[in-house]
Parts: sequence; structure tokens; C-alpha cells
Amino acid sequence: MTKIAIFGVGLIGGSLALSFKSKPGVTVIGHSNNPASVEKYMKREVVDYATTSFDEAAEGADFIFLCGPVSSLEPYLEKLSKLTLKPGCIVTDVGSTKASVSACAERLNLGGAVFIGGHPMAGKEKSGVEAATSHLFENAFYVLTPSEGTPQEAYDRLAELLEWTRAHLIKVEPKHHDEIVGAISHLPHIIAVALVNQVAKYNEADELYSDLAAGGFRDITRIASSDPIIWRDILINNKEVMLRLLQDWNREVASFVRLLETGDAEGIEREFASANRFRGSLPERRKGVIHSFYDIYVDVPDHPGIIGQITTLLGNHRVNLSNIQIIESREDIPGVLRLSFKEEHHMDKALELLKKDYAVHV
Ligand SMILES: NC(=O)c1ccc[n+]([C@@H]2O[C@H](COP(=O)([O-])OP(=O)(O)OC[C@H]3O[C@@H](n4cnc5c(N)ncnc54)[C@H](O)[C@@H]3O)[C@@H](O)[C@H]2O)c1
Ligand SMILES: O=C(O)C(=O)C[C@]1(C(=O)O)C=C[C@@H](O)C=C1
Repeated sequence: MTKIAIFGVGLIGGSLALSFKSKPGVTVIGHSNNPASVEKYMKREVVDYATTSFDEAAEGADFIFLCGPVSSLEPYLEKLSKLTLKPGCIVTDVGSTKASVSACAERLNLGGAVFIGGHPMAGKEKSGVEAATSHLFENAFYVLTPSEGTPQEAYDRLAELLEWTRAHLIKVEPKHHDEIVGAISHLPHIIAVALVNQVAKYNEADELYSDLAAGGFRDITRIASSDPIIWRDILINNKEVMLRLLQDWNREVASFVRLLETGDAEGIEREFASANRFRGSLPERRKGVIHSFYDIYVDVPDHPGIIGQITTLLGNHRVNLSNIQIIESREDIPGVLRLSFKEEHHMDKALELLKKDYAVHV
């Protein structure tokens, strides 16, 4: 039996647990200090067994996944270094920063265990085990940060286990990881939060701001709803990188200010065109940087049963819908549904079917 211990069964730990659970020869053990959480993990059947005992969870484990907030990772490693772990046990983490946890593992003696840092490049703005899903990592990149001393055999065993997640593994050096992820994940979170807070202040004086907040605002600010503790830890841990990136960001903002002050219409056009080109060149069909869905938007009248009618129509024509979201729905006002498809031909078929009765936009 392969024993997998997961410390911190939240969004990421829970999604890993669901990816591994019920696989042949695998037992998944969840750990939390909180008895109510342990009960919840069991009740939701995310793990095979859960415990409040750190030692019981770690004892005899073949794989240990540390899935708490970034500030919990080094204390976890310290604690593990004081136990006798199973020889050959692989300890890994899922923290959004890699430099400090990897350096900590290098300093510590984990006995016969091996630490390999990890970071699945997939997530959500929601947190907790309630948001966990077995397919969260499918098609996403999953960064591993082995050191020079990491035995190839240990890396291969972890890689083999992670095949259950259906993610694409990629090796990155820890500091390099923190630079890149700082720019493509951490900076966007700061910008989204700052933008929402800016608009929230205007909204205090005039509620029309939130009434009119439509697709553009919602698209760029979804991640502003992310968990405050998780993000406090990430940003503090990656402080040096973030301070440099924010200086560059200030320069980008200042350059827009100059374009507007000087009425440089061509310059503004150039900025949009070059952003459009880079974004368009990003690989589309994977999660991680850009979600891999094909989305269409349907204007729908506000009457009961409308969602059922649409899903039944698509189902009857074997169109596979991956996600459905009500973007705007208020009494007496037509709503907008976002329908997401994983495959382009399903989106095309949905467009063809829905155009007959609804206003549909891509
Ligand atoms: N949310 C994302 O999109 C995302 C993506 C990839 C990696 N990560 C990383 O994964 C880790 C977990 O994030 P999440 O989104 O699953 O968060 P979460 O809040 O959903 O889960 C965190 C888990 O850790 C436990 N926990 C909370 N405080 C703790 C502490 N001080 N010590 C030990 N355990 C504690 C919680 O009970 C919970 O089970 C973080 O290190 C985060 O940086 C997050
Ligand atoms: O999709 C989201 O909500 C995320 O924030 C996921 C996201 C990201 O920024 O892309 C967030 C943190 C991670 O460490 C990895 C992925």
C-alpha cells in the first residue's frame, strides 16, 4: 500500500487528495490540528482517513504533501526533521513560492527522506476543502524544483505519482520560479485587489459603480476574491521580487499617464496592439496561465427555467458543456450566461443551436 499524507486539506491539498484517492494500492491520510476539520475531511470523503496527530499522519508515509499557507511550510519541515520518516519517503509542498522552502529543506536533515519542492500552476479564487475538485490540475503545468542532490529515482517516483493529476510536470530552479510566478501570478493579484479597492471607494459615494461593473471589471478582478491569509503569506515571502516588479509596474502606469497627457493616440493604440499580440501568442489549450475554455455569452430573459431550457437543448444535441455561470441576473433585467466548452467544435455547435432563439456573443 502506498501511503500519502496530506497536511492541510484545503483547495489544493483536497484536490490532490481527490486525484489520488481510490487509485489502486493508494491510501490517502489527511491531517489538521482542528478536530472539526478532520471530521469534515472524512465526511466529504476527500481522504481515506484523517487525524489530528501529526506523527500518526507522517509515520510510514511514502509521500508527504505540505499544503498549508506558505508561512506554515518551513515549520512543517522543522517538525518532520525531528521524526523518523520512512526511508525513501518523499516530502513535497505546493506553496506558491519556492526559494525559501527549498533553502530550508537543504539546511535540514530529513534522515532518509527526500524533499522536492512543488507548485501546481492551477487554482481558484475560492479556498477550503469545499472548493477542491479531482480535476483541478488537469492540463495545468506543475512545477517541481529538485536540487542538484535530488536522487533521480526519487524524482521519478514523485513524477509517476503526479501522473494521477494529469498535469504537465516542469523543472524550474526555485529562485527563477519565484521571479516568473511573481510576474504572472502574484503581481496580477496585487493589481486586481488595488483596482477593486479603488472602485470600492468611489462606490461608497455612488452605488452606480457596482451596478455598472460589467465583464471587463469582473474578468480582471476575479482573483481579488482570493484568500487573504494565503496571499498575505505569498506576497511577504516573495517580497524582494514583488518590490522590483511593482517598480516596473509604476513605470508602466507612468508611461500610460504620459500617453494620455500628451494625447498620444498612436501610442495608446500601439500599447493595446502589442498586448493583444503577446496575449494571443500564449498557448491557449491549457489551464494555468490562461484557462483553456471556449466561452460564449448568451443574453437571457429573466424567467424561471431558462437555464434548464438551454442545458437541455445542448444536452439533446450531445454538446459537452464544461461550465455555466450567471454573470448578471437581476429582477426584470435580462441576464447574461457564460457557457464554457473544452472543445471548439462543441462551442460552434452551441452557437449554431442557441442563435435561433437567443442573442449570443463570443
Ligand atoms: N489557491 C491557489 O490558487 C493556489 C494554487 C497553487 C498553490 N497554492 C498554494 O497552496 C497552498 C494552500 O493553498 P489553498 O488555496 O489550498 O488554501 P486553503 O485555504 O484552501 O487551504 C489551506 C489549508 O491549510 C490549513 N492551514 C491553515 N493555516 C494553517 C497553518 N498555519 N498551519 C498549517 N495548516 C494551516 C487549512 O486548514 C487548510 O486545510 C498555499 O501554500 C498556496 O500558496 C495555492
Ligand atoms: O486561477 C486562480 O484563481 C489563481 O489564482 C491560480 C494561481 C494563478 O495566479 O494563476 C494562483 C496561485 C498559484 O500559486 C497558482 C495559480
